[in-house]
Amino acid sequence: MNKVRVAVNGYGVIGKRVADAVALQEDMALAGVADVVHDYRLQVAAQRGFAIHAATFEAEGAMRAAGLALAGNLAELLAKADVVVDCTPKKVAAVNKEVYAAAGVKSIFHGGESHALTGHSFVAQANYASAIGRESTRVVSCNTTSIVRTLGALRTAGLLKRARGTLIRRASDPWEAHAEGIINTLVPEKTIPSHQGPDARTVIPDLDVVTIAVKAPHNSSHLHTWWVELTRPATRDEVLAAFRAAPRIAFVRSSDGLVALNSTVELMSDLGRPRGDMWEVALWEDVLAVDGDQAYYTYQVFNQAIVIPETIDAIRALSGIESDPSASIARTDAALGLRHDFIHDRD
Ligand SMILES: NC(=O)c1ccc[n+]([C@@H]2O[C@H](COP(=O)([O-])OP(=O)(O)OC[C@H]3O[C@@H](n4cnc5c(N)ncnc54)[C@H](O)[C@@H]3O)[C@@H](O)[C@H]2O)c1
Repeated sequence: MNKVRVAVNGYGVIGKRVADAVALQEDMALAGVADVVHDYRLQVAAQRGFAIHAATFEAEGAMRAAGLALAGNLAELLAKADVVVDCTPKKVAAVNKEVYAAAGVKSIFHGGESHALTGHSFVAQANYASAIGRESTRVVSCNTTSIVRTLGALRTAGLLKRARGTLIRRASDPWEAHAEGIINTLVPEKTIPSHQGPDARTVIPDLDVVTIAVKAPHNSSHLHTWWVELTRPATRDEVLAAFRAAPRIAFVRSSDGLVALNSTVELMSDLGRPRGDMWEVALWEDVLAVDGDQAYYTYQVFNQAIVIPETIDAIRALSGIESDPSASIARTDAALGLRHDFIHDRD
């Protein structure tokens, strides 16, 4: 079987996880990674045997001077790849699009970029088919991915009329906590709706959704609370069944001691997850309430990892090696080890 050759440009929070996930797929080969720095993250990547490339001419000298054994520059990496996953910071990625196109390499961007950059935004369970064979797509942000997964589940079950959600967002990623973040305050976003609701409509255009977001002084993950009007009166079991039938949503329970964001983070470590990652949306089963045609629920988004399975599926879709969305999702989830339930195994 010909493996899809994948390049990762930008080896940060998302890039390092994409590289690891690609290396786990039997139908993919990691061609290498590129960045502009030579800090501990790149040095560990080199120790692990990843082929490191300088993403810019300016960075190359400093990377070599720091003793990083470079396999080449970005052009040389692209020459060895069929698909590049751009994991550079917001605004940097957009500039790269022409470079990738000129090299004849298909490209995947992330949620820091706008829908307009690619004209296609991706969440596997919602629109895998429309990405097949495209030149580029954008895997939407962590929050938007969770919204599409959960509201998409209710919509597939014919239960979704309209949804209103509040997002309590982490202030920084853990590795940057010394450099940015807020302390002892909450910062409401300046506009309602916040961008995540409208962004979900780049994937499912007819969603009736409004989001309000608040930045909070913690760095472990995001918490969402939702109030959903259903298309008809339903039972709690029907709503739970809709979530259970969808991929990449896992139930957690307060009765198991999973009572806060840090509990679930600890659980991921106890389960031996790489980097303590949670790729699933963790939805509190025993918090979910249904009253006639109104449903209320809370879930956790582990922002550093939730978009990784989607990125792997996006690689399959763009390269065209798998035309069946469910087959790609199943393959990705088996390779990474996703669950529908972390404690009470119903998989
Ligand atoms: N951090 C999250 O939780 C998260 C979640 C979902 C999506 N995203 C999105 O993923 C993308 C990447 O975010 P991140 O959090 O991984 O960023 P990050 O800052 O952790 O990593 C970015 C990496 O890119 C490198 N870089 C900077 N300029 C570069 C260049 N010109 N060429 C190559 N590499 C360069 C940096 O040195 C760094 O290692 C963004 O679009 C972001 O919005 C982030």
